[in-house]
Amino acid sequence: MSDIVDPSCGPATRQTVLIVDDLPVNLAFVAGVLEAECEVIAASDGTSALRLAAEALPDLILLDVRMPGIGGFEVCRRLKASALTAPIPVIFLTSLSDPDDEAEGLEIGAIDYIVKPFNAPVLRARVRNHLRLARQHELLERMAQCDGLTGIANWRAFDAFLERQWRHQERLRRPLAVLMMDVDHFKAYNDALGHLNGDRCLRQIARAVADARLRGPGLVARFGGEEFACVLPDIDAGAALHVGERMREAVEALRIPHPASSTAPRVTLSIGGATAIPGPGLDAGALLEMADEALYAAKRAGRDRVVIRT
Ligand SMILES: Nc1nc2c(ncn2[C@@H]2O[C@H](COP(=O)(O)OP(=O)(O)OP(=O)(O)O)[C@@H](O)[C@H]2O)c(=O)[nH]1
Repeated sequence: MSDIVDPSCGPATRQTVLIVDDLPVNLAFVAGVLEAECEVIAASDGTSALRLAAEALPDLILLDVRMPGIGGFEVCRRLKASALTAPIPVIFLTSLSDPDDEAEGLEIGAIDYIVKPFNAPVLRARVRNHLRLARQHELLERMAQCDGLTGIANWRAFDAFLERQWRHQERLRRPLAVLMMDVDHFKAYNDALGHLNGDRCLRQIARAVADARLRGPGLVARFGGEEFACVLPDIDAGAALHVGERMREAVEALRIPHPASSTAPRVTLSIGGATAIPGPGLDAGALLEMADEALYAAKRAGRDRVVIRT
């Protein structure tokens, strides 16, 4: 994910439905029923359905049950067992009308079960409803990752990203850095200029710090209050100091007057960082604690500076 989370649905892009059926005539008929509603992609067996689902990440899958090779129930189980494809809603579209089959299909994770022969307008309406739900679900997911004040990632997104990156770097035996940032004398800023100006200041800082991260993998998030945090994979202590300095300078360059600060006439940022190669005896929480200690060292040393621990 990027640092700036777009909590809107964006322009209403056409959603994609993957239809899976071993009979070309069925694929063509279902595609004809749905083409006014969505983009349609098709697979004629279980193996290509699994591949296409992982590649295209469709918004919905319409899945036949009886197919040569991997059957529809097994395809559904494998889709739900993969973190990548598990969120994609699956509807079985099948000639198996036995309630036991229907119950099994729903129990293994399908969101709906439609028995063939189906009525075209009913199928179209059901697919439309499920696509609307999928869009709402996606919007909620995005909002849950977004900090409401600044529009950058929130602590929840940060935690998930840090855990993922920790495991990834552990496998590669490569370093990971965390930077913790805290606006200096922000209580005094609020007291002197008011909470609304404080909010505006936090928004400006969030943008500046997120932009200063530049390209490559990593994430800047609002950690809470006037604290921000950043995860940077493949970064050693020297490079972490460099990125931290760039972020500190980006806030300095905003030249936001801070009449109540004893550090500088402008708003400044203290940054504490830590780097480690993930391995036994160390977890992501310990790295965060090290960065937090470095932040307090930066505060004690006079603020408006970067301190890195290894
Ligand atoms: N405007 C605004 N203020 C906030 C927000 N979240 C936290 N704060 C304020 O941030 C201030 C943080 O103050 P302290 O933790 O005492 O730290 P500080 O004054 O920045 O001092 P040092 O960190 O020691 O430099 C508090 O006054 C909070 O009310 C917010 O969303 N908006």
